[in-house]
Formats: sequence, C-alpha cells, structure tokens
Amino acid sequence: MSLLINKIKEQKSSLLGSLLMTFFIVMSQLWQPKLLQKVLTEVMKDDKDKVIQVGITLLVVAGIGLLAGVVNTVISARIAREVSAGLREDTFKKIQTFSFSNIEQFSAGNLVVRLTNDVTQVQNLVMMIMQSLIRIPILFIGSFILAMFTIPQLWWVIIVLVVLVFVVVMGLFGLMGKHFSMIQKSLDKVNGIAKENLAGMRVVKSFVQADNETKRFEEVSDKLTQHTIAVGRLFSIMIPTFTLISSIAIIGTIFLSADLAAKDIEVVGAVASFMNYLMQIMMSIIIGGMMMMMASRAFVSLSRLKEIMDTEPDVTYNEESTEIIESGDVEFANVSFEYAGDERPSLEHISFSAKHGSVVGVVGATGSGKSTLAQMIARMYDPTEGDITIGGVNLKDANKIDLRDSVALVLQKAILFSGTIAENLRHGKKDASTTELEEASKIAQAKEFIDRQAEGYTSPVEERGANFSGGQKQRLSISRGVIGEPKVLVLDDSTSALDARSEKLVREALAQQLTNTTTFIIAQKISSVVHADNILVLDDGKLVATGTHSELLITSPVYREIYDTQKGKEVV
Ligand SMILES: Nc1ncnc2c1ncn2[C@@H]1O[C@H](COP(=O)(O)OP(=O)(O)OP(=O)(O)O)[C@@H](O)[C@H]1O
Repeated sequence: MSLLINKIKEQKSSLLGSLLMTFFIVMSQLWQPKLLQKVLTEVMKDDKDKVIQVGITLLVVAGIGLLAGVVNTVISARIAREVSAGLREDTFKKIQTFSFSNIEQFSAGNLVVRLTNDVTQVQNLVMMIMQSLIRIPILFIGSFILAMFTIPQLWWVIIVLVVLVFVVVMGLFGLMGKHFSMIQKSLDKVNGIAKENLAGMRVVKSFVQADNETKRFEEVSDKLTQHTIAVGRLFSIMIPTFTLISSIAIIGTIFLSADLAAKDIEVVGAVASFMNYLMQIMMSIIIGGMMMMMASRAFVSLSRLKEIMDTEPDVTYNEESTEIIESGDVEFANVSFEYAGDERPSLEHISFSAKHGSVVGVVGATGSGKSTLAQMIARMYDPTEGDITIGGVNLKDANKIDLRDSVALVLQKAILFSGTIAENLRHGKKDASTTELEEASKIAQAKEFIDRQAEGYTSPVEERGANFSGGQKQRLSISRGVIGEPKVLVLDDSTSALDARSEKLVREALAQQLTNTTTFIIAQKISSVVHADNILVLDDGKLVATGTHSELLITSPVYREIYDTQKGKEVV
C-alpha cells in the first residue's frame, strides 16, 4: 500500500485538482435535491419568478457538478496513468537488477504478467480511488443526514433501504468477486498454455500433439467461459434487483407520505427531494461495494508487484568499486555452488587457474556442471563457497561495467533482439565501428552470410532472431561476444549448430585474432577442445582431471571414456 501511496503523492498538483473537483461534485449532488424541493414548492405556490430563479440556480449547480465530474475524470485518468507508468518502470528497473536465479525464482512469463496485467489492475484501482474514495462516503453520509432532515417521520424507510441494499450488494459482489478471481486464474492458465504452445509450435507439430494441446487449451478455456457466464448472470440479476428496490422505495415513500402531503402541500417537494436522497444513498452503497470488489483484486496485484520490489538481487555490485580487471588470468579457489531449491551442489570445491591468453576447454557428461561453471565466470551467479578472481580481482568486488567489458559470455541458445544486425552486434561494444563489426563477424564466420543479406549490417533481425537459422544465430552471437575483444571469452557450447569445418575456422580465427583473450570453450564434443592449452574434466560437479588432450587420454579415465564414446566422430 505504501508503494501506491508514495506514487500517488508524487502527483501533488493533480491530486489537489481532483480534491477540488470532488468538492464541487459532492456539493452539487447534495444540493440538487434541495433545489428541486424548492422549485416544486414554488410551483405549488404558483410563484413564477421564484420558479425561474431557483430553476436557473438548479441548472447552474447541476452544470457545475457535471463539469467538475468531467474534469475529475480527466485528472483521475492522468493520475492513474502516471502512477501505473511509474510502477511499471520501477518494477522493470528492479527486474533489470535481478540475477539469473532471481528471474528463475519468479519465471519470466510470470514477471511479464505482473508488469502488464497487475499494473493495469492497480491503474483501475487508482482511477476508482480518485473518483470515489472521498466522494462516496461523503455522499452517503450527506444524503443520509439530509434525507433524515427532509422527512424525519420516514427515518425507518432510510434504514430499511440501507440494510436491504447493503445485504444485496454484499451477496452479489461477494459472489462476483469469487468468480473474478477464478477468471483471473483461468486467464493466467490460458495465457500460459498459449505461450508454451506457440513457443514450442515446431515440437507440437512434429510430435503431432495438436489434438492433445487443443484439448488441454479447451479445458481451461471452458472454465474461463463458465466463470465469465456466471458473472454475466449475476450482472443480469443485479440491475433488475436494484431497480426493484428503488421502485419499492419510491412507491413506499409516496404511499407513506400521502397523509403528510394532504395536510401540508409543501411536503410534495420534500418527497421528491427525499426520494432523490434515497437514490443517492443506494448508489453510494453500490459503488462502495464495487470499489471493495475491485480493491480486493487490485491489492493482490499490488502485493505481487511489491514482492518484486522487495526481492533483493542476490548478485549485487559495489557501485563505487574502482577495481579494474587488467588481465585475463582466471582463478577458481575452492568454488562450490548450489542452485536455490536444489538438494545438492552443482559444483563442488573447484580449483584451477587459467593463464591470460590461453584456451581452456571444459568437458564432462551432461549435467556435470559445465554451463554452471561458464556462467559463474561471467558472474551470473556467485559461489556459495570459495572465490573467483579475474586479473586478481575478486568478482564480488569488481566494477560492474568493467566486468561486463572484460568478460563476454556466448550461450548455446543464441538470443538476438529485434533491430538490425549491427544493433545486435553493438550490444557487445556500444561504439563499435563498421570495421570492428566486420572484423568480429569475420572471426565468427558470419561475414559471408551478412554480406549476402540485401542490407548487410543494417538488415533487420526479428524478435528472438526468428529470421535466421540456428547456425547463423550462433555466428551472430559469437560476433557479439568477440567484438569488444574481451579479456575473457566464454563460449558455452556456442558452436553446437555449426558444421565441423565452420567450427574449425572459428576456432582458428579465435586463436589468431584474440591472442590477448583467455577463451573458455565449453563443449559436449571432444573435437571442440582437443587443441586447448588446458582441458578441465567435470564429473558430477567435481573437477576430476586437468591437462592437455594427450595427457588426459592417459591420466583421466572419465576423459578417455568420453573420447571413446565419440570415437569415429570427426576430430579436426
Ligand atoms: N537453473 C537451475 N536451477 C536448478 N538447478 C539447475 C539449474 N541449472 C542447472 N541445474 C542443475 O545443475 C546441474 C549442472 O547443470 P549444468 O547445466 O551446469 O550442466 P551441464 O554440464 O552444462 O549440462 P549440459 O551438457 O547438459 O548442458 C544439473 O544437475 C542441473 O540439474
């Protein structure tokens, strides 16, 4: 709640404007029945001048109320827009500080829903607050008191109406609230299934899973429909119910005040005014109920946003750090790491050093911890035990910008962003010149196909690089990695989609061009690391051997076994 209040407070001038408008609206709404009463009384008295005079006042007061209502709607919409934009931006900024494991903790899809749907819920709540939070209680209390004073004898009619409307509102909105929360849950599921299905469309098609997927989607979609229909039914009951209650109140008032009117003709005006106040009392309770229902949904959304804001990034940087990585010497000192929620460590007591400019291969069976080690070099995760240093600087003390400039991580799953080829490559070095773009793509064996594109380096890249093949995406992503001539380059299985010849060319180009870079080649295939200066062999999270290819063939049974299983496959 404090999150919301702080954001609303930032809109001070709009807030004051809205309060002023609310004052005019409430005054107009409370005054109009009284003026109507006066007009009717003057009509009874046949005083035309007075009728015109009070009639004009009534029109002016109603006009002011209407105008203030319009202005307040505009101001409220602006406040709601600003508050939600601020919340969305703050939440997005916070997410940018998250580590890999923070993101995994929420899941990317869930974060998107929070940034969009939950922010919209809060925006609706702010709109409602600005329009009704102050107006409705004052209108309710004001109308209640004025109705009591208008025909005191009918006090009990007011009480009966309040209780009746209150009970109906609680019942109907309570039921609706339950259905709304089910609609929200079903919507989340529909979104989830649709997203998963579309993202994996090729797999769905190739495994002929379309029917199963349709069935799964239909089940959730049917649930969504059922709850939406239930809400529709409740709405269809709601309007006639309130119409009935108001009709009974009007007829009852006329019936009960007939005797009074017979004695005193001025009571006719009072009855009209009284009925107006009754309607305002009823409307305030209905709007109050709607506000409660919306608020309960929006508060859930607000707490989901607060959860993001309250999450501390588990990899933080010392903003003031002046520790600069001067060389590509990498050292792991007794490093262990366990993913949050896992029962056992993925890396255990890993120690090794890699010399500046050397090529280090990392091999091991699937799940042995290769990718985890790769990501730790780029400080995607911090060790649960031990220290990692690059150029003598402990990664925990490193300056963030310097670390990002010094270490480049190229993942197997090449992620590209919508834009142009050049924009994507410049993620690796903001101010890279055309020559640098060409040099980098030459190393990654990407230059040839980029040159073949109609617009060369300004050719468009679609979202996630959908208009490129797996191998092309990997080449672009390697270009992005090498463009800044990092001190450490980590290639995590990033040539897996390249044919053996291209892979060899990339490896040779890296060796010739990046002599000042320590290169880690994480690979499934022994052929990718045979030429490395040093090879780390991982087995079940442990470093079981280190050495060159020929040394390991003799000293490491694990390496030998991997080699034997891959024998016959091309070792270039
Ligand atoms: N994000 C994660 N959350 C929890 N556990 C994880 C996560 N990523 C990996 N692990 C676990 O850590 C261990 C090592 O995984 P890692 O991806 O580092 O292995 P790998 O050697 O790179 O495997 P592969 O060759 O199949 O890519 C595995 O047991 C895996 O289940």
